[in-house]
Amino acid sequence: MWRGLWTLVARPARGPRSPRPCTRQGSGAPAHGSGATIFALSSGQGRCGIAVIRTSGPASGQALRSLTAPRDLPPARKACLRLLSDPRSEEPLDRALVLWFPGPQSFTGEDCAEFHVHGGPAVVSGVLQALGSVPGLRPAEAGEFTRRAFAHGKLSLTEVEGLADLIHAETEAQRRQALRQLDGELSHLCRGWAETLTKALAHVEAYIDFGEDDNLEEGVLDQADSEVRELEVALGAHLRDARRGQRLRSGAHVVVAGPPNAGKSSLVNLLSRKPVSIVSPEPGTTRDVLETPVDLAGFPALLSDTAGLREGVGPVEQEGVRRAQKRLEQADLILAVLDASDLASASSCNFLDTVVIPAGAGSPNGSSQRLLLVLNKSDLLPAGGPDPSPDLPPHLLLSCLTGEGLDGFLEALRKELAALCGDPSTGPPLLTRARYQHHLQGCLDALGHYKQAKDLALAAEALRVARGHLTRITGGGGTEEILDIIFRDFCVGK
Ligand SMILES: Nc1nc2c(ncn2[C@@H]2O[C@H](COP(=O)(O)OP(=O)(O)OP(=O)(O)O)[C@@H](O)[C@H]2O)c(=O)[nH]1
Ligand SMILES: [K+]
Ligand SMILES: [Mg+2]
Repeated sequence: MWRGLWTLVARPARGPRSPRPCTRQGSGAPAHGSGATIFALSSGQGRCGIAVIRTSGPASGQALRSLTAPRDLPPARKACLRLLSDPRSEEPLDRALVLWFPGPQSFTGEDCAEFHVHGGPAVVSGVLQALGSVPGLRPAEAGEFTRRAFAHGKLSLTEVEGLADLIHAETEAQRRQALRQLDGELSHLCRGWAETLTKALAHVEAYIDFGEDDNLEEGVLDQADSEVRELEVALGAHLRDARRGQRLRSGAHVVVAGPPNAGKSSLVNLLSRKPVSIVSPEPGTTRDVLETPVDLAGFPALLSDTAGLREGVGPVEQEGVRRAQKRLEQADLILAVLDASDLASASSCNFLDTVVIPAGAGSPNGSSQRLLLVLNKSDLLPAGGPDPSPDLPPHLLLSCLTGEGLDGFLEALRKELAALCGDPSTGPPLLTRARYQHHLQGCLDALGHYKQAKDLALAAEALRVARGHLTRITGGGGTEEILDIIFRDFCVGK
């Protein structure tokens, strides 16, 4: 899966939200933060060139001084070369770069220190043990640095989730999306909407309090109504796109289907750049659904190879065909493969009639299912000859054997996936998690209650509920239980 190995993200400390100058530094500086000071290896495990160990909490300055004794703290946010030694034995541990980030201008908002040491396991464990011996320091739990950043208002919850996604991102589109979310686009949007509701609520409350007064501005309720209407339109537009963001986060379902021997497995192997499926000249080679996560033109996808669709076969292959059909129903995108040199065969015609043409006409249940028709084995057609099948629906010619037509096919695939997953470089912020969708829908429902409310007290309450949903997206109020779930996604040291 692309939610795979930890990637080393040595991220510079985030600047402050408000341009509050911070001049504290040097050994006389008061410690920033409260409670325990945590430390952890923040880069990946194992032998590597450089390993980054960091601390966060009020004893960070003390930790830096203890290991670099008798030196003073380095200037804030400037890398300095120091000899590290164990404060108990004074045994030298490493010559390392150290950084001092006095709070609140640090990633967590607390005093933080970083040790960029040589990545050998003995160096790393020596420094970790030395830190453990400094009073007030303890090893960090998973996600604890980020949790502290959230607690100190350095990151909103959507930004925390963007950071988690960035660490997990395995395709270009996922990285772009995560970076935008980490930059606060989604939280900005939600905060703007919440402000609109605060305004509308103020209008309704003003009317409740002073409605009888003559000097209340006329039309305050109309104003609230129109603000709610505008918000409803905006929320509706985002919710319509909700599936796209979730596909971008967890992968679009792309199913390769077609008659036996069309080259479906050859295409799957070509796209995944590894021998996922057995390829052979024997029709009916693939029997089961074989699923593999791949990066398709920069987008994450779950690619499924399926059994060739045909009738009148033995029970095992029949079961394979049944599974293939079931998988087709769940597909976000079907890659329909035909053998270009065998278009007149019964199985090709049957596949065209039952899968390709119905998809083109829009599926009966109204859910849009996209399909790319690929005529494989173009190398078997006479070179430079006319299109073998001008009457077919729009299609692409490809040869899995020679690679001819692959660029055009990948470009078509990229367009389909961009439509399915949303374009993270240009479009509006995507709703990559079910949580966002849930709260936006909750907000929209509450706005519906506002419109139907029989009295103003109920209307005001509906607006409060609606606003509550928006603030919960960015991490305000009543989110303790989901915090545990979200931070569990992080590793120790992040
Ligand atoms: N000439 C030529 N042969 C191809 C091409 N692609 C696949 N083949 C051959 O076609 C045969 C069938 O390929 P597969 O990939 O197993 O086809 P499939 O659709 O997965 O077959 P089933 O799983 O049996 O339904 C193999 O012998 C492949 O080498 C191509 O582009 N050109
Ligand atoms: K085959
Ligand atoms: Mg196959």
